[in-house]
Amino acid sequence: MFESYYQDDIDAVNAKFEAQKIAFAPLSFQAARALRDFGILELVSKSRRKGITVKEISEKTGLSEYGVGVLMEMGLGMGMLKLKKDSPEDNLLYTLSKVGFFVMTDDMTRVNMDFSEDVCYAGADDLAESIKNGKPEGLKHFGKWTTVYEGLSQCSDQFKKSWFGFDHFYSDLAFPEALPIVYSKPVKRLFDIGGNTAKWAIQCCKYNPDVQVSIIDLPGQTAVAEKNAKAAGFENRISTIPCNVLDSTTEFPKGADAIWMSQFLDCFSLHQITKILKKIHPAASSETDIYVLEPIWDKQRFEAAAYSLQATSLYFTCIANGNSKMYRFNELKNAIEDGGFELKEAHHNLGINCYTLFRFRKK
Ligand SMILES: C[S@@+](CC[C@H](N)C(=O)[O-])C[C@H]1O[C@@H](n2cnc3c(N)ncnc32)[C@H](O)[C@@H]1O
Repeated sequence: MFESYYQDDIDAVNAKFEAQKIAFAPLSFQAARALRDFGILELVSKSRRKGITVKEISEKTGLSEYGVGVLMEMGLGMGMLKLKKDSPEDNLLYTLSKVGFFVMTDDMTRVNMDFSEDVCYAGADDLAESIKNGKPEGLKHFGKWTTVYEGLSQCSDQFKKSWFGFDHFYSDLAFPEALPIVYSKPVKRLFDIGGNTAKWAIQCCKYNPDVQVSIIDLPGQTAVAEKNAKAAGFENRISTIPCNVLDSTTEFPKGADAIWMSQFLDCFSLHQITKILKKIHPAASSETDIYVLEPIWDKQRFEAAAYSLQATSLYFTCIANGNSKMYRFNELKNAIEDGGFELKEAHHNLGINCYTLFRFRKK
């Protein structure tokens, strides 16, 4: 855990400032997005140390001086922009700050911002209701589904672009480091539960010439996975099993050397996780390795990453399903062990987003 989680050593003046950042978060978020998407940050960046005025940006973007002015003043307050030293009081010269630089160029920030806007923003207003009702009340803005996963393949292109951009950005970066761990032992048959678009399955086939992968996911996703597997030339090695893992009738087939669940268990409550693992139990032998790849917030190296995960939990609350989240190491481990498994090893810090790869076997 980060030391700052135990210490409250901020002074009152700064604490009050932090409180205002929270109070105005929806507006500052939209201002930051507008500064990015109107290309204002880029223009400020290009002006380098010389700096640039509101008027010049207004001329270059075709936006009103008023509009550019309010955005840039907020950018200054948010620390995304700075003023050039000795810039004339009547004609302020703005430069790009380090924060502005990250908002403009950093992949994680871009992916998180697009996800916040296109997937979470409308439904965030329904967060409190979602908590009261234990349902993702914000999902109604997109369709009449119980969980986002049921409707994912039918959502708008903008929604899907940001959802998949977010999903893939996080787990994909850990895959290359997970592959040598999973294939350090012979794996002829792997089940990828929650295999989504077949990204991992395709990487497995490329990495290991012998493995056969079965993707277990909801029908909307397995249809996409089949298409992608075919396009990658692996239709003979990647098969799909469309099903809802929560249905009482769903049984997992036997015969896997490894069962893989990447960013899958965070779609369920701890109680459901234990139930899923109890279902997997009869399908696994004493030699079957159960791999779980998850971003764990108390195993992050940087507070910014832990913060992103804590915020992502709220997406699960108001959009995804109303009952899951990004887990702490022990709570997830215990829920899986309660399903009849035992943790054998855990690798931390996989990929730049510090994923944890757990390996379990039957008790
Ligand atoms: C966050 S995505 C993870 C995708 C991929 N494994 C990765 O690492 O990027 C979660 C996946 O779990 C699937 N899923 C969620 N609830 C499910 C359910 N009840 N039954 C089957 N699959 C489900 C979703 O359709 C989705 O493909």
